[in-house]
Amino acid sequence: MEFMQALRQRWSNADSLVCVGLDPEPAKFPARFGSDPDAVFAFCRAIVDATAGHACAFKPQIAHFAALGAEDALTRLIAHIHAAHPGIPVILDAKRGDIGSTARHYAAEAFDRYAADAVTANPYLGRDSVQPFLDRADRGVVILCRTSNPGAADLQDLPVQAAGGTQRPLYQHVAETIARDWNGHGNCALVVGATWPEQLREVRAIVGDMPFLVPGVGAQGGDVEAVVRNARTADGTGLMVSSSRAILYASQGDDFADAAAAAAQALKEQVNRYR
Ligand SMILES: O=C(O)c1cc(=O)[nH]c(=O)n1[C@@H]1O[C@H](COP(=O)(O)O)[C@@H](O)[C@H]1O
Repeated sequence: MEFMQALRQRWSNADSLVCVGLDPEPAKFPARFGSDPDAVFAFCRAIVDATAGHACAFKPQIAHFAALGAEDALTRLIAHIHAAHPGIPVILDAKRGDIGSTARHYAAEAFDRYAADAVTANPYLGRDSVQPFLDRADRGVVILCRTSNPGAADLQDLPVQAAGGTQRPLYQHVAETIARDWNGHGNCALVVGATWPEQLREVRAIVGDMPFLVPGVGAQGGDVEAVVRNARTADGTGLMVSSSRAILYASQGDDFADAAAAAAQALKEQVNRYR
């Protein structure tokens, strides 16, 4: 099933706008995983199975696997999600983007090697650097627009000249360019951080109903109510509100999976109160 179709079905069927981020950090795993040589996979699988009922998507972060030499665990984890929880799309968070000939390999990595339904991409190198992802009409391309981190303003807020001669911040130009020129297959989404509610409102006004991936609630302190009120679409969807650490490490005891499920459910219910 196409990424956008799967996401919309999931919003509706699971009544959830919550994306569960999978950012394994073995030092934070419960003690019981200490001697398990396959701890990364076993931990993440337990989280996936516990939280699936509350998730509109899963988002494994590639560096958290690659830094551990755990690419095989990532492959098996995504295969497990597809087999055990069909219909829940997987967004590979890799923030890719490079000259076209290299970007083609990044697209093959995300979509063919890892079988991800969508990938995060960096627009900084321009359209040709994202084209190999855009060309895969059945997959999602989730493009950085206004990121959640404190330094987001350093470059993303720099004023640029708009068509009519007016000035506006670069992230707004990125949003409009993607909505107008890059989204021919309707497979684009934007990353806008939960830590910037005003910018969420501004980007929503520019791009209509395009889905947003919104990281930054939970560990980064984003305000869920402000996110949902400012960035939901008219039908009360349009968001993948993503949380990693606050769900994954809700407990470091033997109840970690139950605690993760409770954290995902609580976020789902909090989001649903305002949409
Ligand atoms: O693309 C992302 O997912 C992303 C974009 C962004 O602007 N901010 C951001 O935090 N992320 C990712 O979202 C996750 C946030 O993790 P938590 O702060 O633990 O919920 C990490 O995997 C980040 O790499």
